[in-house]
Amino acid sequence: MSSQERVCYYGKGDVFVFRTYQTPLEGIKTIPESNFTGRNNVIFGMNAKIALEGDFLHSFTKADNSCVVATDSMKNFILRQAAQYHGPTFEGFLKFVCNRFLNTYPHITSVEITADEVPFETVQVAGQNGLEASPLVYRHSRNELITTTVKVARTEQGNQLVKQESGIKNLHLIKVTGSSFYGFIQDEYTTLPEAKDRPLYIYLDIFYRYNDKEDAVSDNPAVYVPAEQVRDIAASVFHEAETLSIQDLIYRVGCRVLQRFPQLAEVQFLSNNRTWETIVEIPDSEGAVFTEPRPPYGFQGFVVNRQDLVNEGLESPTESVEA
Ligand SMILES: O=c1[nH]c(=O)c2[nH]c(=O)[nH]c2[nH]1
Repeated sequence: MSSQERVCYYGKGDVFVFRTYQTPLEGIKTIPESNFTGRNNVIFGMNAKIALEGDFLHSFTKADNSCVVATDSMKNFILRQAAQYHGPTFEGFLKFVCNRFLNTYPHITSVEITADEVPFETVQVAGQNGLEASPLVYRHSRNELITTTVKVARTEQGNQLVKQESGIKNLHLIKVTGSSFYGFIQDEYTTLPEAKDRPLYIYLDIFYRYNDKEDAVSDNPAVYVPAEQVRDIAASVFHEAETLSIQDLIYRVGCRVLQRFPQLAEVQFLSNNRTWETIVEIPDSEGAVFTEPRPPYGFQGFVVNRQDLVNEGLESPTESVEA
């Protein structure tokens, strides 16, 4: 087996990149579920993880470091490229860095980078006409974050984008009333009571893939899908729907995301059930007292694709093929 066929990679994680005054993301299409119109990119912050594949076999088997790009150098390389990239998206930046690696080091065969946004929110400060968003001070957000992965491989036809996905991680949503879970198997193992109304708290990671990977990295706002709009669709659908389970909810969210974005091929969900435990039901009141659930926690994984829209009568088969 040649070194090309053998799994052989190494890289660096927790590469923090903070680029200020990056080109803003503008010209995004608006959707009814979201007031997101763009990113000012005053802080373009991410935690990146890079992995290189290539002819590194002898670095493992013969202690030969002559082909080794030190992982410390990888970190420096990524940081320096952040000054050279002038587009508005994480996706575009990662593709830019991957290409620069392949063009700099001929023995590297592919570069994969995943970047998790380090999110900062605007803060309101006293201005001339009341409160206004400070253009200078930002608050580190502990909420959900954008994530994206790009892999570029060297091929006979040149560098090719071979993997791309974007998404939103750690989205935590609670719906205090209007969710149920009943009708599940009742047997000698069942102790969970059926719930006609439960305070459904979910942790969600949502990933999406384009029909044409190039649309994700092209920095063209007309075809770019902002993770913030996907996040807002999830919240809107949760609000609107009387859901029968988390499975039901994520399927509905996936269908809506694909309806809004014909340029997407599929939406993947990883969900976690954190439904609050009821402690006190308060008589003659809508309110109750809850606490965090105890482990273990249930989870779901599902991919919704365009065929689901056809099956639901939300898209014609021909539209689906064209998309
Ligand atoms: O939405 C849910 N789906 C399940 O599959 C499940 N299982 C469970 O115990 N609670 C829930 N909730």
